[in-house]
Amino acid sequence: MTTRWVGTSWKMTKTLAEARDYAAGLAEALAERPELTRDVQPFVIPPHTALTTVRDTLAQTPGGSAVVLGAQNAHWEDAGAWTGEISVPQVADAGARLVEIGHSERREHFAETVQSTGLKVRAALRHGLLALLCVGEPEEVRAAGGSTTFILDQARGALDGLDDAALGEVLLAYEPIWAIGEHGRPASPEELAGPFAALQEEYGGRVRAVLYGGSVNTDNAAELLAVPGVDGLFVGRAAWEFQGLVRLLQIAAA
Ligand SMILES: O=C(CO)COP(=O)(O)O
Repeated sequence: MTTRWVGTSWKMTKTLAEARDYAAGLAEALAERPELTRDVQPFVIPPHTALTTVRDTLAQTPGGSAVVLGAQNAHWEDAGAWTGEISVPQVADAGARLVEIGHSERREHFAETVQSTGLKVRAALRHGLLALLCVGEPEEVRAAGGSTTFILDQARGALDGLDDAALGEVLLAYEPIWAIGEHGRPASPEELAGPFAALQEEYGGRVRAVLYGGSVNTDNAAELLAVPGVDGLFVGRAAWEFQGLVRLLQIAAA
């Protein structure tokens, strides 16, 4: 069985105390149940403020070394006059081994483009971090039958020009915008078939994994993981308590 990746971005949630409790609880659960991570790679992507807290808690708690720690964003330059931004060397210094790039919330509200996502992927790889590139189409594009073209344009725009060694350090997440968050509805297995076939045709065996994200929960995780080409799950709300992530790891490990 190839390794499934199952993880969560906390988005803009959690105090340091909450981050510490989550990381400790998760690590303890994984120490007690090593079978959960035999074929599954858990990852947690806290806000930047909590990176070092999560790093230290995972390092100090048995089981914590099984978790890949990520950052939700990083700038493409290594340092300089970019007020409010944080660079890849900085998030790496704080413990991140992965950088999430191009989530639809960042594309919509913070003007991420294929250009900036491409620069950020290269910055992550330049510093030896994994790049988790998110792609996904809005509802009107899906309704018009354009999902596959739209997401391939996003992926190619950021990844074209990378050789196979570089692509091996990239994970892709297909997160249709209409499926994400409180007002989203999870994609059905039928709706995922085309996009995952297209992403796997172009990037299968070259990128580390291709994940699905958007309203994943313990009720739908198994059927989503069963869609051909889905190598893992990228989860928001359903994994914002560590027990939720543990339950999803259990489903992926089954
Ligand atoms: O955006 C997501 C993960 O990046 C998914 O969020 P939800 O699981 O809360 O829909």
